[in-house]
Amino acid sequence: MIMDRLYKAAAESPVCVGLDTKIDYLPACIANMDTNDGEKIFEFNKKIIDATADLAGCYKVQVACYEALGLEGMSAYARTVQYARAQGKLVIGDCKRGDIASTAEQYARGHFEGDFEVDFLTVNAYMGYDAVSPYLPYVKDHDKGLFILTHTSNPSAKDLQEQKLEDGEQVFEKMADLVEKWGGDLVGESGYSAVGAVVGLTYPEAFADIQARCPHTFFLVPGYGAQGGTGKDIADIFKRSRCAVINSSRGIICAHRGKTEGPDFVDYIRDAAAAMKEDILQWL
Ligand SMILES: O=c1ccn([C@@H]2O[C@H](COP(=O)(O)O)[C@@H](O)[C@H]2O)c(=O)[nH]1
Repeated sequence: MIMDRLYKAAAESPVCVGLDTKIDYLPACIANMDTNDGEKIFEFNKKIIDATADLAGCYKVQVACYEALGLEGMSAYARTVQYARAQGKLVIGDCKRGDIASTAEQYARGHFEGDFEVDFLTVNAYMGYDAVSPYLPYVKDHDKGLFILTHTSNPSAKDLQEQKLEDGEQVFEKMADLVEKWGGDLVGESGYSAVGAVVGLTYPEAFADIQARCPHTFFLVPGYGAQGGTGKDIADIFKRSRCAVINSSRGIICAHRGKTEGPDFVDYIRDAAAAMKEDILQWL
């Protein structure tokens, strides 16, 4: 089962390397290559994957960065997810899709089959169950997994997600309960279900609350590094259970900026991934 695989990978390294690659991030040795932007982005990502494969529990590829470059960008997205998976790594497509069922069916097909096939997809389920149900046949029959936005890491997350409902519960708490319920019959040997939750590291109290409500839910946790989350914040989560992969994108893939424009850029990126792993594991 896919979440069992991620659980095992996360036990080796909870670091999820975020490939949010933008043209500005490319060192001159790649930016000056005589080819199109999509090729350059893929070249950068490939070198990062090669340099970090033994340090990363998984990769998260942020589709927005590729969509922004049109067809060349989406070709780089496809090649990146295919390359990482061919190296035996688990890949999360961070697409945050959310729509009515007939449309969600097409998103599911687009991201769990064909050129853009990933192992996990992030889904925005604030439209309710029918925005999630079209993915479940892939989860049940094709060993795919989901990460559902539950409490996001951004400052404005509280505008809606922390609003109190009539019964006194907060909106994100309802979502957490739904995620745990939707994964109820999809729990693997690890004790975690194939329906995971995205919860930001930047809201420690909400995290503790969600963790208590969701004993079978595995977490994708953004917010480390560039957004201010620290190893100590992760330690608090892991003291309760080793139930998460922790994403860092800019904190890793921009580590070379201002230091080198040459092929040694990967050394800085590898060092940043290694430092993050050490920062997390030192508390265990
Ligand atoms: O609540 C959320 C959900 C997703 N993200 C995504 O994670 C990365 C974070 O990048 P950093 O550079 O490490 O800040 C990015 O792809 C976001 O879209 C999130 O930050 N918060």
